[in-house]
Amino acid sequence: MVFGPPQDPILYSFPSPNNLIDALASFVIKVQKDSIEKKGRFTIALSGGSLPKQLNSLIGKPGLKWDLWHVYYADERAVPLDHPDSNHKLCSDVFYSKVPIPVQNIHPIDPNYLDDLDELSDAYEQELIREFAMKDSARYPVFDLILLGMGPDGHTASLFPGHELLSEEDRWVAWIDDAPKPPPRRITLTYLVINHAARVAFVAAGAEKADTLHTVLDKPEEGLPASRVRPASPGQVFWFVDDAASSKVQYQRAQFKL
Ligand SMILES: O=C(O)[C@H](O)[C@@H](O)[C@H](O)[C@H](O)COP(=O)(O)O
Repeated sequence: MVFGPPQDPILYSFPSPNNLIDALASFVIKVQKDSIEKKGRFTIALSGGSLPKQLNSLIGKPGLKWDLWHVYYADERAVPLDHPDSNHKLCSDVFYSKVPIPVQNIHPIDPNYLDDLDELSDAYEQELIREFAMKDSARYPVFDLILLGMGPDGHTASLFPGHELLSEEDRWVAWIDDAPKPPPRRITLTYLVINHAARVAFVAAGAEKADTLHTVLDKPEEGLPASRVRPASPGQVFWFVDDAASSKVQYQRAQFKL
């Protein structure tokens, strides 16, 4: 694939969190359909925080080919898979337990390496190599869709403001042991992966996100981690937000259509 300069983000703002969640579901279904038509499978990376619950509206919708989903994590906390802080546990509880994604298509971290973050992130990178380098013969993993949240400091995945991981240029998966959001030990996809995705969709709702969203979209030159998500063309970043979160944003809103 030939990559070009990034395109501007597309911002969708909805009157209520429920409208947002419904639109997100339609978007995911459409992306899934297009990906399966093109390549016979759908690769998606999920985040933690409030995001997994937003996928609830997919449950029971027609047109979903769950057996062709291949699910990874944009970031994960270095804790056992059944620990309350685990993103995998959260996704299992609120999402996988309700939809028939084959268990072998869900890719959690390897809990054998929890004591050694270097090995933990290397092992996860190997998972990506198996999915992408071996099946697509690609130089970078090209996720069909990466779903991200945004923290109040502008972090996304486990890429935090001012952290050296923001300039990681070699690894697809990196680790951090001093994350300001607990728990401190985590692994994360790096920009090398995020910025080669076919589509990245941020989901952010609530007035407490308003100041940060304004900075991320209207002042990208400040370089907050969420602003640095700029997938190389033909990749595209989308923002799915509610009007409370976008209340201070001047950036142009787009009409949501599929
Ligand atoms: O596992 C994590 O901690 C995340 O992946 C993190 O990047 C999260 O997405 C944001 O902090 C937003 O969290 P909320 O959606 O809960 O605001």
